[in-house]
Amino acid sequence: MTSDTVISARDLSLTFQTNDGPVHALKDVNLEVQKGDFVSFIGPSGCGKTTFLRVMADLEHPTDGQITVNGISPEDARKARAYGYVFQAAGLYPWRTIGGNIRLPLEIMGYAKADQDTRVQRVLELVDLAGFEKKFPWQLSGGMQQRASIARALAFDADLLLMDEPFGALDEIVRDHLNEQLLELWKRTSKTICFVTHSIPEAVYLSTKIVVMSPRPGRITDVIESPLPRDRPLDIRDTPEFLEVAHRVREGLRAGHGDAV
Ligand SMILES: Nc1ncnc2c1ncn2[C@@H]1O[C@H](COP(=O)(O)OP(=O)(O)OP(=O)(O)O)[C@@H](O)[C@H]1O
Repeated sequence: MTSDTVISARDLSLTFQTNDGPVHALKDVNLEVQKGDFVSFIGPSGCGKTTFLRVMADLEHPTDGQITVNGISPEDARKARAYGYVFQAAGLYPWRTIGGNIRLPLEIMGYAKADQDTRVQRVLELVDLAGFEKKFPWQLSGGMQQRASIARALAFDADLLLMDEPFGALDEIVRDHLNEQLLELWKRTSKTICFVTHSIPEAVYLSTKIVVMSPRPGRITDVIESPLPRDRPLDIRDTPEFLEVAHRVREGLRAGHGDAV
């Protein structure tokens, strides 16, 4: 572990006790995420991707092993507002404007009104939604709503962004566009991003590191350091280098499961 280590998981396990017996959502997971990494977690349903992200966010607690976030416990990291969390659904309050939704965590955290205004404007620009502050969520497309939820997660300047399949419900063209924008945002802000996805092309396009997982018990079967450059136009997806990484991810998924994702 170095001073640039953002996530460090050592022999991390989490077992849920259910009426049907124990569910081994995570088993002996070891992983290091460095500052500025874009890490995707990919694997079939039930392999523990969401659980792992929730452990980082202190929303679930490991039953064994250790994990640190910025060198401290997830609980301390949560209290220090170390991360922003983006959920599968945008989860915007329909009775609040876009600006009001982004402002909400800032209000809760007690930021001064003028500071709130500046931050809302800045993150709206970052996600290309300048001018939409006074609209209500239902007046925006699904992709715009998801961008607003990213803006909300960015509003308090956390260096770590935890994203749980944020674009899963969107059509492919919108998704391509958001992937490009997210990559731009990541390059501009040097955030560390942990990103859950079911899509091999999405994982390969976005990531510096791809974590392949398999279920029952949930574990890591491969960690792929991407050889692709950080500058990635969408058509990089047609290059042999891209296809080779995609192939390795697919092989990893097959080895761990046998079924398609
Ligand atoms: N609160 C809970 N109580 C009991 N079991 C749970 C709980 N949360 C998750 N699980 C189980 O833990 C396992 C891992 O779930 P998790 O949601 O992390 O998987 P996932 O890889 O994110 O799946 P998906 O891709 O479908 O979102 C699953 O078998 C799931 O049923």
